[in-house]
Amino acid sequence: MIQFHHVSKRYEDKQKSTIAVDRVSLAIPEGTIYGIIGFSGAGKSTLLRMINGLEKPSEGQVFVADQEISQLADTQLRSRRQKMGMIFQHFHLLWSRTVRENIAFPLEIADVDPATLNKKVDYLLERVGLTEKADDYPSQLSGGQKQRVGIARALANDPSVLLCDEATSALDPETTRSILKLLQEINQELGITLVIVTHEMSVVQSICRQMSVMDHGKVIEEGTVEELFSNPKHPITKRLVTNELKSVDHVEEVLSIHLYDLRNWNSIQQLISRHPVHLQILPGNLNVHQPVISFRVQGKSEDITAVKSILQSANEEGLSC
Ligand SMILES: Nc1ncnc2c1ncn2[C@@H]1O[C@H](COP(=O)(O)OP(=O)(O)OP(=O)(O)O)[C@@H](O)[C@H]1O
Repeated sequence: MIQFHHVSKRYEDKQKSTIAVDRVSLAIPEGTIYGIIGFSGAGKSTLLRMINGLEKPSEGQVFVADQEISQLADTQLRSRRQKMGMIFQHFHLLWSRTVRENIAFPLEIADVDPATLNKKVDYLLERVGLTEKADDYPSQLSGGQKQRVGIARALANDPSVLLCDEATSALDPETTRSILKLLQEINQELGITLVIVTHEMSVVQSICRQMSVMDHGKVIEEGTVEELFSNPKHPITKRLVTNELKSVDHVEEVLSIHLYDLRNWNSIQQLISRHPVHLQILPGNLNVHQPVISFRVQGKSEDITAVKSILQSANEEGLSC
């Protein structure tokens, strides 16, 4: 379990003081895949970096498995950090070392004997699908392959937690899917807790179980991914969900419905709201003699089909013409 108790982080310099994280209390269960989302500058990375002590809170406490990270002395923190892997948007690989040497690096730091080290690196190369690339340099790899090296390196010391800071933001959608699949397998096979910071709702939607939304340093909404996607309450969450519905995975259609009795619109809308679609009523179509509502629906094609059938049965049941 990772816990934040009333955690704040303030950056001070001579000119100004910035509150990056503002009184956050949060519990991330062990073994889960947890998403932290929000717009740029919301405080996501700062919150993540407090889990492995790369940042210290100005106030409050951060616990990982009942150990107060924010109170550890430097040497204790270094050894604790070995059990918390981290991957980054721009990979942070060592460019003068081969793939094999990059993966071996944390094991060298941990003073692992050469035989165990080689065995471990071979296993990790195979696990992330890079055995063939072992002697290549990072500059010879694609973005997805570089992130696979990052993941293998992060797993070298058998971490219990893997922190992912915008790990797929520099990748195309296809490569993103393959990296997310790998992360999901790692979570299932090794039971590692994954904390994923991203501004891409599609990432959270595809692999996270629980999530929180941050804005101006605060956690403004939290819950299961299903809850927050189907019934976002905070305006920022709604905006994030709406933007996501415009993403490549979703389609858009303009539908119309004729309503003799406009009061029925509320019951139809209630039925539609059970589906995660974004619905925008288009102006200018309401006519007193033949009322027509036209609206733009964005969502997955199966949800749009469901909306169409709701409209169709509304017609058949005489709710509309
Ligand atoms: N080392 C620092 N010194 C001063 N201010 C900082 C520092 N790191 C972050 N900040 C500020 O803290 C706030 C939160 O930054 P943070 O990087 O945590 O946000 P974020 O949600 O991860 O944003 P992004 O998605 O753009 O990375 C921002 O206003 C940022 O400018």
